[in-house]
Amino acid sequence: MDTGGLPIYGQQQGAQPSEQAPALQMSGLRKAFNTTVAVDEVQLAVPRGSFFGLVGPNGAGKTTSLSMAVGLLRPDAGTVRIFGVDVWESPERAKALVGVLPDGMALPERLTGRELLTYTGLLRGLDPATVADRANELLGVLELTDAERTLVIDYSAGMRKKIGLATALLHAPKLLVLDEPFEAVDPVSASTIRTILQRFVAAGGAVVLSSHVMELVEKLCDHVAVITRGRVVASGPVEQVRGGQSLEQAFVHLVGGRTGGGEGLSWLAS
Ligand SMILES: Nc1ncnc2c1ncn2[C@@H]1O[C@H](COP(=O)(O)OP(=O)(O)OP(=O)(O)O)[C@@H](O)[C@H]1O
Repeated sequence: MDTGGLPIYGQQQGAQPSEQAPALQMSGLRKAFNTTVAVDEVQLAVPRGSFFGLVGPNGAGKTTSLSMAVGLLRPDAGTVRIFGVDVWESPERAKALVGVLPDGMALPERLTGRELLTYTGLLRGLDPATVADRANELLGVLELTDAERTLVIDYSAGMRKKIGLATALLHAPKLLVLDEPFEAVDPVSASTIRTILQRFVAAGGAVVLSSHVMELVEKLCDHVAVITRGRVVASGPVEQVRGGQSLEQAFVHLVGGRTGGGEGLSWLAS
């Protein structure tokens, strides 16, 4: 078809989900804040149906990478595709495929938990009956039913994580991108969240989560990437990245860390 050289919107490459493309593909991603290069040529492919852990020291670039991956932060260079759909060329299509739990997410705080789910569902284009049914189920499973009429501003940190996760799940995405989903969450709720995520992956979804808890990543994830100083230094199946050691040992080795703390601070408790 001759389009007279004009692009056909919605038909361009990267606008349609592809059958073969990875769940998430970051290529040559780069982001600098003034002179700080936060993310430096990150290449990462998250296979379909995988449970993928992203680990790295504080300030390594995890949040910046994940924010660019889901369309919350514009990269200086590079591309991101979700099931083959370019996040920055076709944001609506890409965002329909992904559920996001950002780190320290700014939630509309003057809404109750129930209202937050209702508005999120309607904004996602779901019909009101479906939103109500799913909200009931999510509030129940995440043990937030008693707090459904409480304003989000009055939620604890763990409750905010849980209502954030509920908003990420509401539209039944194919990919979940979760920045530190277990932070501040009590052990019972953490176990519930783990079960939800495992069921999601068993049903064919893909999960990417960042965490500082190596045991959790080792237990839960089948793939892992280690990022340090804005660069991916290892990526692949957990067994391969561990290389016969614990993930924590491999991590310390890969990021060139030293497990200090035993020296200095002589004034402390003296
Ligand atoms: N908005 C910003 N403005 C300036 N610098 C930023 C901004 N966001 C991140 N940075 C810097 O970019 C680098 C990467 O930060 P990022 O938050 O991505 O790391 P992280 O791996 O998620 O860290 P943590 O594990 O501590 O949460 C850090 O040096 C940080 O100071």
